[in-house]
Amino acid sequence: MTTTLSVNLNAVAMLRNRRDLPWPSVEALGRIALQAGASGLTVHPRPDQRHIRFSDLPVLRALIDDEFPDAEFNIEGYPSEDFLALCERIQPEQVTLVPDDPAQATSDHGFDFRATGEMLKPIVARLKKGGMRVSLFADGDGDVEAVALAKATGADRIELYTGPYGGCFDNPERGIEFLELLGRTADAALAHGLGVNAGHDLTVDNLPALVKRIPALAEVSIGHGLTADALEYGMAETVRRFCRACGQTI
Ligand SMILES: CC(=O)[C@@H](O)[C@H](O)COP(=O)(O)O
Ligand SMILES: NCC(=O)COP(=O)(O)O
Repeated sequence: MTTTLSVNLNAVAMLRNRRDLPWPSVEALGRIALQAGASGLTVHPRPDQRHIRFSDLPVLRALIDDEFPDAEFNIEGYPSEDFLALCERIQPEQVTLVPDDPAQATSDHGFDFRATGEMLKPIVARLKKGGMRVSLFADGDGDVEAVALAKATGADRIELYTGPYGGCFDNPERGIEFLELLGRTADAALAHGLGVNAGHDLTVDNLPALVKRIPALAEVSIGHGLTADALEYGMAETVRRFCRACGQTI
């Protein structure tokens, strides 16, 4: 199975928002990423619009529809009524629900499915009825009972929160421990028929071991580390490097 790369444009938007000017352009950088081999674009609009703005979404939807009809749009966020209505308007191929508080600096945990599984069921059903694939942000902590509860929501996939693994860039032994927990979580999800995505703090250096441990990994969404590399190598070369780190021959 090929692990696909969805480029998260949040960090590009954050740079743009430093000034009241339209650059760097999320549309232009998204286009370069898709031309270079990315399979999709991800955005995580937060209620305060501190990076991706709601007005960016129709622009990126049109970019994919008009120029890259095989690519996928993935919108991430907390399932508030506003967020659900936004997804219904924009019609991304995939919605990734995350349990983020609006005040949170960035995503730092998956859903507690014991507490929120019942709340998620009608939300997942609503999005799927609207034609969108639904993925749920999940801790990769090896909790196989939690994975069963994620499956019971009706979701199509989980997205493993890889932050703790990504944070081990200077402690490879600890990284191997987190990798095994991610792997066990993925094994349980796959056994339940859930697809598995992953994201947060992934890099060209930590991706190959993740893909090796989880060969059925469907998609990674990457923003922070990818944007950092794009400043150094350019967006097109960076996307090619990340695709190769996913195991793609590109
Ligand atoms: C769910 C997830 O891990 C990503 O959305 C990540 O949190 C990027 O969001 P920020 O760019 O706001 O940090
Ligand atoms: N879903 C994770 C994502 O989109 C990007 O996270 P990061 O690479 O910005 O940490």
